[in-house]
Amino acid sequence: MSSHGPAAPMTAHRAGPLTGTAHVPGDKSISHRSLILGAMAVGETRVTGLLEGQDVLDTAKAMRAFGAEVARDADGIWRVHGVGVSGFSEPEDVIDCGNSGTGVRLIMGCMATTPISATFTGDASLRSRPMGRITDPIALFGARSYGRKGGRLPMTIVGAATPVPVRYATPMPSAQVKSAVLLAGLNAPGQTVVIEKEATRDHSERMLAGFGAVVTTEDTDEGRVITLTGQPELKPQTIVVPRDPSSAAFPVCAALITEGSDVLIPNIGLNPTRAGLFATLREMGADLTYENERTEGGEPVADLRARFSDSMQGIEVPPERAPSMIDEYPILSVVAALSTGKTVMRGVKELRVKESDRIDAMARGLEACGVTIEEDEDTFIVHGMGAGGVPGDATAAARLDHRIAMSFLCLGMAAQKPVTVDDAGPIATSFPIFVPLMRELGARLEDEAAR
Ligand SMILES: O=C(O)C1=C[C@@H](OP(=O)(O)O)[C@@H](O)[C@H](O)C1
Ligand SMILES: C=C(OP(=O)(O)O)C(=O)O
Repeated sequence: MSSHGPAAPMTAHRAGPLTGTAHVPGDKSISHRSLILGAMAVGETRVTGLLEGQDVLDTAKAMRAFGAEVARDADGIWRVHGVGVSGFSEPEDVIDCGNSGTGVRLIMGCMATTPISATFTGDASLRSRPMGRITDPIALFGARSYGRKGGRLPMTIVGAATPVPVRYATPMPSAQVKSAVLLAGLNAPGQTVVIEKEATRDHSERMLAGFGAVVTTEDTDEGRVITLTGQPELKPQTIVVPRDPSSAAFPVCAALITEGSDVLIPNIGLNPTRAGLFATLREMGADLTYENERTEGGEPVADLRARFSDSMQGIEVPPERAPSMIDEYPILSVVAALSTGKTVMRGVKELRVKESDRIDAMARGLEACGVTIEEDEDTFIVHGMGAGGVPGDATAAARLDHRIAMSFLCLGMAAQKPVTVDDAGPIATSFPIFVPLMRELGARLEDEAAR
């Protein structure tokens, strides 16, 4: 899907307490990987709890285009009949990854070492995002790429007919780049090695091991060194996808900033490479507890309980924590605006190449709502106005970015006057039930088009 139809403006009004239980959908990162590795295994993988958001549905469609069978049962279980690590067939048409950076980058990786070509595109947001970070490492395997200026989509990848294994140090902290290299390494003979200076989310490594690949991780002076032995036969798996901490972040933060709230968010994946926001919120003084901590399917899981916290303090977020909360800075900046003192976020320039330039999108929207901010290329500082202290009364541009849209709707729940987002449509990419779920908790979200 290259566009999602007409803009759907939505307004959030100051809400009464948010209360109850919020069952958020499955993890987006794990959902993409379940479909992709399922397609590269031999036999049938079953996936329960898959995120049925547009990003993941676009990956399902892409896997079908490469020859895997992907189907959803009436009971919501997804079945993927895989074709093996070298079994992809050439797609007959352009692969449209919609809004999804993860989808397009991982899929480019997994087809880069097979002797086929594929052309990729996406929506206006995805077509503006850099793909050189993938085409550089896959060129080392022998793949060629032909894209628009600046390494943008649409882009054709010609896979390597006789791939060689690669040793690659990622130039930026990116699980997408790491994963693309590992997926390409699956069909190269010998050992492919990825070195990352800062640890990023490790779902690919965990899941590759689960599918039977030989993959090792070692922490060294160079950083984290991940070694994969190529050309395994991946064994199909039964996967239960944990619920997404990046989606849980929205009801958690909405409850923390909205007076009187008390919300339970069960079964949230708390892989340490993902849980940086929750650690940060607790350091700010949030009343956020982990209940019923356990391990499920190799991933740590807990129920989160978030209660209104009227004395949160701004902090300096440790820059080395950024990879473990990279998608959570927009909603953190909303919490920061309703805390006292400054929240300083450094080492965050990757935010500039997400679905939108997230520093600019949050900065302009927060300013319109009466909040003072400071920014440079790699830094974002929010001056808190205290609980209940943000005027609101503004419209923020969502810029085809689900996390920007959800962040400003959460701000509207706690601001003095309503906050409108010009388009809530992009929310469907990662959290299609966000609006009904938040309304069920007590949020006042008004669909402007319906008025
Ligand atoms: O690997 C993944 O599933 C993801 C990695 C992150 O991107 P980068 O690798 O670009 O940091 C993150 O922002 C994205 O939402 C999901
Ligand atoms: C950055 C994100 O996703 P992607 O890169 O997959 O588009 C996100 O979900 O916040």
